[in-house]
Amino acid sequence: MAPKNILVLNGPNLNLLGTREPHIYGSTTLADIEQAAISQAASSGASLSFYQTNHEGALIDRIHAARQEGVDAIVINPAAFTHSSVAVRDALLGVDIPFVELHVTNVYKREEWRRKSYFSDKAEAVICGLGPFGYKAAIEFVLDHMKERAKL
Ligand SMILES: O=C(O)[C@]1(O)C[C@H](CCCOc2ccccc2)[C@@H](O)[C@H](O)C1
Repeated sequence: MAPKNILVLNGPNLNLLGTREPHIYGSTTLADIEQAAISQAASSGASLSFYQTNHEGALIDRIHAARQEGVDAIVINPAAFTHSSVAVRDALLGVDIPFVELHVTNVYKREEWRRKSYFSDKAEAVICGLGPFGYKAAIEFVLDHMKERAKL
């Protein structure tokens, strides 16, 4: 059965998407991305929640809550926590919900230190460099991939 409940999480400073540094992060806002994602999921009969925070503990608490809510899959752009947060990694592993790691930029085309992720080795998939389309691709992957897994 395709997942019915998808949670999209965004880490620190992603609330600035589309408003600052457009030459790096593009001109699409997080609100634009959210609206498109909700419509995309709904067209497949899935529900989608969207959450952004600049606070590590709040992100961890939101991940914990996903377990109680019956979230089937998580799409997460951990932002700078990608490169630093064992705590957010542990929260994802602790709730045991499959997740896709997503970055709008190609982190391998940037500073060396951005190549280290605390999440990639546990992610179902890692998407980077597709800009806002990465969110569409991640949700499509989740919908298709989980449907296939349900058949196993
Ligand atoms: O490419 C991505 O999505 C990143 O997760 C974005 C993070 C930065 C999020 C901050 O986003 C901003 C957007 C507009 C203006 C300023 C920051 C960065 O630390 C990661 O290495 C890659």
